[in-house]
Amino acid sequence: MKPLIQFRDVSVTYGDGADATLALSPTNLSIEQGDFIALVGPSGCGKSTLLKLASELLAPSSGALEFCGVESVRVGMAFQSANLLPWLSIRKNVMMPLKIVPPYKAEYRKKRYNEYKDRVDQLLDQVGLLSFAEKQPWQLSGGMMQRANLCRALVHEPDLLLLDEPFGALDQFTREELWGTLQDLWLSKKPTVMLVTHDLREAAYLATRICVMSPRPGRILEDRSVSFPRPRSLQTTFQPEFSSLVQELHALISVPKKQTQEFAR
Ligand SMILES: Nc1ncnc2c1ncn2[C@@H]1O[C@H](COP(=O)(O)OP(=O)(O)OP(=O)(O)O)[C@@H](O)[C@H]1O
Repeated sequence: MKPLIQFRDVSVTYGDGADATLALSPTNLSIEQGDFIALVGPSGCGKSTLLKLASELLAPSSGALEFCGVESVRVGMAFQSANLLPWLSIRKNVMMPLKIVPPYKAEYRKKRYNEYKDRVDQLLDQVGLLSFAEKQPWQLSGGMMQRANLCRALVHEPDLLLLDEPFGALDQFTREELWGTLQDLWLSKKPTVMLVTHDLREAAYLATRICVMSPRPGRILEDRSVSFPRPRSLQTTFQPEFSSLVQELHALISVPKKQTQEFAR
């Protein structure tokens, strides 16, 4: 696998002068195509900042990001709030990126009733929402809206899927159900994923690699491969190896600030 993105000594400082906040210490990270990277760490350590850098919505204050092997990286995003457009049906919400993202948008008028509709319906079917395609967002539960949100993030076949706490507002049962949905989508489409989460079980269930960050100014303390066989299931989470991994991650994140700074040097 070749790297899709390389962060080379990338740092981020927000604001300037007396208001300057060093959010991210110089960071090196190489993300391979098809990786599923979970970013975990204490609140305010710079996880979302790393996502913003990868989306190119934010430029580094120093260092550089290299996007390798593709001319331009197509990005899909999903956040904690599904933000579906309330006046559009679920099908039309999911179709939205095909209307605005090149090269799809050039053929939107021609293909929206056939090829694009079929593509959307196939995704909706995969996440169990096909019979809700004509419903409005307010007619769906929170978990169903997040399923639609994942479909919308993937419909234009992004190279890179950026997920910032997508299940953070859901109850535990729905969240665990959606881990399975997201894993199925990832296994079938194999986008490169960067997931920010506070839930260490979620990270261990979904990721191929877990990057543990130090408190602000964030840096990557540990870059851990996760090799539990796929497809993972809730049974996987009951295995002793899974619990040990979660405990180790927890211990790394809970280390007192002074000690993590020593550790990161
Ligand atoms: N636009 C901004 N202006 C000033 N400071 C910012 C800005 N965005 C983020 N920060 C600061 O940078 C640091 C890192 O923020 P970031 O949102 O990346 O952290 P995070 O790890 O995603 O946090 P959380 O887990 O709480 O969502 C925080 O201390 C935050 O206050």
